[in-house]
Amino acid sequence: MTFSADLILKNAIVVSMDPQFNLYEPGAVVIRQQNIVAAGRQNEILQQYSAEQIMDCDGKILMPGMVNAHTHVPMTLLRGLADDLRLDVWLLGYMMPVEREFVSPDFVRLGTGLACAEMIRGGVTTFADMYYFEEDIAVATAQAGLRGICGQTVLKFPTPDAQSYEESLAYARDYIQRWKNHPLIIPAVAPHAPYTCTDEILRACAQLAIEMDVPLHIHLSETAQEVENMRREQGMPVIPFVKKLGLLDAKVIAAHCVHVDEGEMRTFQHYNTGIAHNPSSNLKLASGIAPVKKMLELGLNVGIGTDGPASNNDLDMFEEMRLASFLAKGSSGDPTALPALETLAMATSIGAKALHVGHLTGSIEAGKRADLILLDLTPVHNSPRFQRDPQGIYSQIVYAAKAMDVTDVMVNGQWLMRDRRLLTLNEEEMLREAEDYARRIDIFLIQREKSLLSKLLALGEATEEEESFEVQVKVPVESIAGIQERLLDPAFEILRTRHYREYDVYFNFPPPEESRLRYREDHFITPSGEVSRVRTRLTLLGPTREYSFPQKVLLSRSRYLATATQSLRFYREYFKPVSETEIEKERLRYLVRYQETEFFINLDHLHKPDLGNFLEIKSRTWSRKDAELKSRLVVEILEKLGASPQQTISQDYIELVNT
Ligand SMILES: CSC[C@H]1O[C@@H](n2cnc3c(O)ncnc32)[C@H](O)[C@@H]1O
Ligand SMILES: [Zn+2]
Repeated sequence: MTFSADLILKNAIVVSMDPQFNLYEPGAVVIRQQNIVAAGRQNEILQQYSAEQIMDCDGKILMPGMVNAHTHVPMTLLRGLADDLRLDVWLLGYMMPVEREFVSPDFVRLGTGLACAEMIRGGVTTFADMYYFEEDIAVATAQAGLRGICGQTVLKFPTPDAQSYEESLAYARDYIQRWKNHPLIIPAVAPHAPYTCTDEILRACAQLAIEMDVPLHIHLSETAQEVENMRREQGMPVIPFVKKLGLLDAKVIAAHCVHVDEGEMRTFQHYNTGIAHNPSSNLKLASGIAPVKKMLELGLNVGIGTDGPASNNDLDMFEEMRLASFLAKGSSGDPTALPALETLAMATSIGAKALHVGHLTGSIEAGKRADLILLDLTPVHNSPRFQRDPQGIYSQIVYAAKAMDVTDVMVNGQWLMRDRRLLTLNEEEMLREAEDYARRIDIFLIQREKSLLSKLLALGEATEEEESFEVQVKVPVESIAGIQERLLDPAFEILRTRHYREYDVYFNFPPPEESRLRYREDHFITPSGEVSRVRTRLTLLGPTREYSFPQKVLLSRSRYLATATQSLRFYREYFKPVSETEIEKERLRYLVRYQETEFFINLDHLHKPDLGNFLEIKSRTWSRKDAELKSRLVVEILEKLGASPQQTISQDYIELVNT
């Protein structure tokens, strides 16, 4: 007696990736509706099963579709936009500003369609995504027919799809409820990373994921800087921190995990955390090399991901497998590390477990969904084929085969590609629309790069337009102590005194850019000489001189001011100045009242470069009349403090240094 089925695929080299790593040659696979019913030797299968359709696979490899364990599919539309940058500059300087401007439901649907086309062509049948408007990504993925773990992003700042984290969490909840039982889509929640979320967000996302029993997808320990910052701010590395918040109680998919130690790996083991290793992205962004060999030795489920196509720059899992294996060998000095079979398991069965969908996909086994691909071994780069070692087939797939060898793809029992022809997507139309986006994004970035101000504003930091006018004068002086004594004159009422050590780095730009950027670190010094607080600020200094009164009393203007939330290195890489000038000084700053008018009196000692002592008098002004009055008072103050108005200089410190 034979059992009936819908389809039998025969005359294939069946690479099952089941727990026994069964290989059948010639082999056959039986499919009924969306499921695999059986896999085995062809003669046995044909004796036991009959089907409406029997398809000859012409001796191709029949294997499970690959699992892309971490990506951001709509970023196909940002591929090649900004490369050769460090992660923070790439992300905060380019990706996020462009995303704020362009990402919409239309953008993500198109980007997802393109990504699905690329992934189907490359033999991917399941992917784990994290982006904005994830419900639209789910729609486009389901239309393309791929299996997706689609994670709605949550961040602590406004995103293209939500004004606040509460809004994106509410969106995530509704979206998860609507898609919970879909045959292809597993909805998920995706707090972007600990450094872009608050503790409250991470806790709330974990609770949501646990309550709805869906995966939680997150970037963890991607760069050394992330771990270093976490140690400094929380006194522990990233993994203990997220564990403390209860995050690991959810079904976590942890992307990257480059900088984790053995203790942290054991924590992952305890919580059955899935890991997504992204070799290309980690190398390209110079994030480091994840300790994959050790993780696998500990039995962790480590899948392979491409990361987004803007940080890779493709969705090619063949490339990713080969690189993962070579990287593990090269970095451990052990050529036996991560052999082909284990690497292929990472890209299929282990990858599926890492995404918490191991019961559905990742291998050719009865009861699993029919997510399968056919690989053509005839192209020249795959030949010859040795038969001596049956295991050689894994080397063939991991080290020699390419995405272009994939000829046919089936997901959930439905063909998505036959003989390299896509059945669910119209590539030409999508490519035309993608070009249109590229032109608009080009224009946006060209416009932004035109001025320092627009580049500063694009960072989206709390930037204040502080167009402040000041009357100011500067004069070299012999002794600071002498001036301090004269400040005791009852004509001056001292309202406040401060002591700072100021470390300035000026970014210089070539003409026609007239502006300068100053990165200032203010160290507040207590009377006992200790640093009590450090403040960092970024100031865009416009053309400074508006007018010069007698005695070189200047009316000057400074423009935009932002709290410098990133490092000096970040701003250097983002703004790319042609040169830099460093100035360090000790500053005693007095706020005084003289003739019913307030002035700042700075007593500066410049020690880098060694320019000596200066007296600087400044006062904010708002009208020409007020400025004239103050310019006269400034000259009086100079005289009272024993400085010579004839010796005033009109240059700023930066000009003194640069001339
Ligand atoms: C959370 S949705 C996507 C969000 O993350 C950005 N992104 C893409 N790749 C990475 C990565 O490797 N590390 C950190 N963030 C990444 C992407 O631009 C989106 O804004
Ligand atoms: Zn990512």
